[in-house]
Amino acid sequence: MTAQVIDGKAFAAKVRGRVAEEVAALKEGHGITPGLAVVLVGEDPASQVYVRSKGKQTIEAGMNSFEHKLDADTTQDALLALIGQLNADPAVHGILVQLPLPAHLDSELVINSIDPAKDVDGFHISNVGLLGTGQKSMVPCTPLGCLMLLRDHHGSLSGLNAVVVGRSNIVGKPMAQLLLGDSCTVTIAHSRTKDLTEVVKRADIVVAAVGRPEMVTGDWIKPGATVIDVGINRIDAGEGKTRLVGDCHYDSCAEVAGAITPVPGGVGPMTIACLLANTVTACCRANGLKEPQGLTA
Ligand SMILES: NC(=O)C1=CN([C@@H]2O[C@H](COP(=O)(O)OP(=O)(O)OC[C@H]3O[C@@H](n4cnc5c(N)ncnc54)[C@H](OP(=O)(O)O)[C@@H]3O)[C@@H](O)[C@H]2O)C=CC1
Ligand SMILES: Nc1nc(=O)c2c([nH]1)NC[C@@H]1CN(c3ccc(C(=O)N[C@@H](CCC(=O)O)C(=O)O)cc3)C=[N+]21
Repeated sequence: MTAQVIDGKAFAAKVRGRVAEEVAALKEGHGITPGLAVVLVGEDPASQVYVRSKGKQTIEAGMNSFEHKLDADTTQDALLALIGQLNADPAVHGILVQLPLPAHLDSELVINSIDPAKDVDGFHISNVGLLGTGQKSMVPCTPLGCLMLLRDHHGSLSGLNAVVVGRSNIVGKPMAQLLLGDSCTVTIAHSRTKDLTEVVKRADIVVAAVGRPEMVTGDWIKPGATVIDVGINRIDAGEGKTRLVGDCHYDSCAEVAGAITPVPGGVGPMTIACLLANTVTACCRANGLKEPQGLTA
C-alpha cells in the first residue's frame, strides 16, 4: 500500500482563506482589526524564521502584526512588563511568546502572566485546565492543526485507537486531550514506554511528537493507519547542506500507512494557520461577537 499524502500546506491555505474572510467581515461590519503580538527573546535563527513567517501570514490575512524582539539578556521583569502592556492593549487580541526562552527566564511564570483570553498558544494553566475539562478554551495550535487534518481525513474519529508519542505540554498532552474529546481511545507514549513499537503497532492513528529524526519506521505502523508527523528536525544532508525531516521515516511509513503527513508541508503550516484562527477567535470573544465556525476545536 502506498499512503495517501495529507497535504497540510494546501489545507492550511484553506484555513487562512477562512481566517481572511472573517477578518474582512470584522473590519467591515464592526470596524475591528484582529491583532497578534509575537514576542521573541534572543536570536535563535530557527525561531527568527518562524517569527518572520508568522508576521507575514498575519498581515496577508488582513490582521495587525506586532513584533517585539528583545535582547537575549532581557530581564524577567522587563519581559513581564511588556506582557503587562500587551495584556492591557485593546488592539492586541493574541499574544505569543516564542519558546524556548533563554534559560535565565522562568517560562511557566512568563506564560502564566499572559491574559488567558489573549493566550493564542493555549499554554496558560487556565486554558490547559479548560481543555482538560472539555470547556471552551484557547487550544494549542499544533495539536489543533493535527485534529483538523484528522477530522478532514476520517470524518469521525470515534472509537479509533490513537497513540501519541511524546508527552510535552505544547504538543503531546494537548493532542491527547483533543483526541479524547473526539472519543478516540488514547495512549500517550514517551521515553519510558515499554515495547514502544508494539504500542504504536496497535494504533489506527499515530501522532509522532518526539524530536528524534526519523525514529518511527514503517515496521512500527499497522497497515492502513494514519500517521501524523509533528517532528521538525534539521539534519545534515552532506555537502554543507541541511534538510528538514520529521520524527517518522517517511518512505518506509508511507509504504504501510493509509495516510501520512509530509515534512515539510504537513503539520508545520497548520500550526501557523491555527495561530491566525485562534487570534480571530480571541478577537470575536473579546468583542462579544459570535465566533467563526470551524476554526476551533
Ligand atoms: N510542526 C510544528 O508546528 C511543531 C513541531 N514541533 C516538533 O515536534 C517535536 C516534538 O516537540 P516537543 O513536544 O516540543 O518536544 P519535547 O522535547 O518537549 O518532548 C519530546 C517528547 O518525546 C519523548 N521522547 C523522546 N525520546 C523518545 C524516545 N526515544 N521514545 C519515546 N519517546 C521519546 C519525550 O519523552 P519524556 O517526556 O519521557 O522525556 C517527550 O515527552 C520536535 O521535533 C519539534 O521540533 C514542535 C512544536 C510545533
Ligand atoms: N510559543 C510558541 N508557539 C509555537 O507554536 C512554537 C514555538 N513557540 N516555538 C517553536 C515551535 C515550532 N513551531 C513551528 C511552526 C511552524 C512550522 C512550519 O511552518 N514549518 C514548515 C517548514 C518551515 C521551514 O522550512 O523551516 C513546514 O513544516 O512545512 C514549524 C514549526 C511553532 N512553535
